[in-house]
Amino acid sequence: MKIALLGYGKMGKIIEQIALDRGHEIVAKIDKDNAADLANLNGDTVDVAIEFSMPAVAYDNLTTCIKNGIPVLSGTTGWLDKLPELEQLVAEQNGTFFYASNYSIGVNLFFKVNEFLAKLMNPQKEYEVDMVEIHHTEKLDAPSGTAITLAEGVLDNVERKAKWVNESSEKAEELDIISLREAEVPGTHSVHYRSEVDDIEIKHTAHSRKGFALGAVLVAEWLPKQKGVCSMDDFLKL
Ligand SMILES: NC(=O)C1=CN([C@@H]2O[C@H](COP(=O)(O)OP(=O)(O)OC[C@H]3O[C@@H](n4cnc5c(N)ncnc54)[C@H](OP(=O)(O)O)[C@@H]3O)[C@@H](O)[C@H]2O)C=CC1
Ligand SMILES: O=C(O)C1=N[C@H](C(=O)O)C[C@H](O)C1
Repeated sequence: MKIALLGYGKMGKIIEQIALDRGHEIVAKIDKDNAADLANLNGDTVDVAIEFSMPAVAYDNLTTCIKNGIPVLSGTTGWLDKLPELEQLVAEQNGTFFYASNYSIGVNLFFKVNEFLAKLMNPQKEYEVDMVEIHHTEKLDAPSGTAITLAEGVLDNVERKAKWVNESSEKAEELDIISLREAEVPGTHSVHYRSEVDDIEIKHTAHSRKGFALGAVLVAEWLPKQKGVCSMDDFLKL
């Protein structure tokens, strides 16, 4: 497959290696210095684009792909306030777009465990719930996209929680997400339920970025035959 990489940083470089190992061709590497070259790519020259860039530029990169007829998947976090506009464009252009806050297979199974546990804990009102996410110090956004997806899984199922906040809150209806930044940590997420008598904790620890990158390449292999807005639930049939 002919793959364009949009963003050639930590993720872009690992994705390149995995894609080459799986027999794909990298036909473009778009980064800050050659960002204008993206406008010259189209669906004839690129089978699929993989976008891991930065919150400030992701939306423009994605709209260019959709307008130029390139199926595109994005892992960039911190730009999702613009997702409804992008979804509208995808519908208007009959395009193909995939988004996941986390491409690791393990995290997507963890999302389901989180929802199941939240359902069980809904009637158990003696338990307080909070979350912690830990990432490397270069991360630009907080809380992480993965933490937001986990928080949505709690909020959809635990009625005593109304919204998440990225701090430690005294308000019973607020779900705390604590963001910690430590050198070299690829991504650790935990959800805690605490009562006077015991604690329950679920935790996912990424040992490297390989799981995110492999998931993105597997989705890229699947995506060109799809239409519309797709997610990991569609890909994994969860
Ligand atoms: N969904 C998932 O599974 C995962 C998501 N992520 C997310 O992916 C994103 C990228 O992560 P990571 O690779 O670690 O970050 P990096 O900062 O290492 O890489 C981002 C790259 O984007 C480049 N860039 C800047 N402007 C543009 C532009 N206009 N077009 C294309 N590229 C540009 C940057 O260049 P320069 O440095 O020169 O500015 C940099 O090389 C983040 O939002 C992160 O949260 C990360 C891991 C997994
Ligand atoms: O910035 C990162 O590194 C990561 N970002 C994603 C997120 O915000 O959830 C996924 C992963 O945790 C690594």
